[in-house]
Amino acid sequence: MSVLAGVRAAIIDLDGTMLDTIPDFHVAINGMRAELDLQPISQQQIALMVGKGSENLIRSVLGLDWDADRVEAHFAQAMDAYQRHYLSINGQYSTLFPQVEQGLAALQAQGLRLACVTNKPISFTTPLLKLKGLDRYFEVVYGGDSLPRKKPDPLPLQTVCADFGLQPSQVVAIGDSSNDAQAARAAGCPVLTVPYGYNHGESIHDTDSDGIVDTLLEAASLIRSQTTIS
Ligand SMILES: O=C(O)COP(=O)(O)O
Ligand SMILES: [Mg+2]
Repeated sequence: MSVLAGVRAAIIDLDGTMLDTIPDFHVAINGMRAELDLQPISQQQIALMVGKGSENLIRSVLGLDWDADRVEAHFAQAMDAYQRHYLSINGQYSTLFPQVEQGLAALQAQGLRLACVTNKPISFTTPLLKLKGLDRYFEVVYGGDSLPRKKPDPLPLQTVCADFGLQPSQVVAIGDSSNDAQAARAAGCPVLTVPYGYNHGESIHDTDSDGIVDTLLEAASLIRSQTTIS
């Protein structure tokens, strides 16, 4: 029997799965770097560092130029500047990946309950989902700082399962990175991955998942073809 057979809900990742947010990160990070007298960096460099939340991102970005002690000495100032820049442009440069809305609508029409779990701070996430018209699909949204631990820890996924009153085997996680897959494996949730996002420079084929789907709409079709519950 397919691991998707009993699925009743889906947990969808945000950056790299629903939205191409690298252009937003690019503007915010280079705004922060300019304040610290650092040269701009490229979108390609940033895409390798996104996925493990803001603290990790800022440490990685500063670590391109500075040793660990200097990074820590400037961390608070850099984080403050980064958040200020990000919130001032949040969503203005980011775009939906193909068939995201169609995929969410199809999942919902199939009777699945939907949650968004991202490592992005919740203060960035809530206005971004609203701006892009995606907030209406989600009953539950957790950011990277909503709970004591973020992905790849299983806690956010386990929390959604508890919120929905479902077993982990009934809740599929869909994401673009090994963080999503590791969190899902640790929680006992089935997991599907998309190949177009940001996987720390690694091929998605090297990530342990229950399937790779080209779009969220394809995820919806796959789940529909495998579920035994109507
Ligand atoms: O902001 C990040 O670090 C990545 O966020 P994600 O979990 O939505 O991919
Ligand atoms: Mg992601």
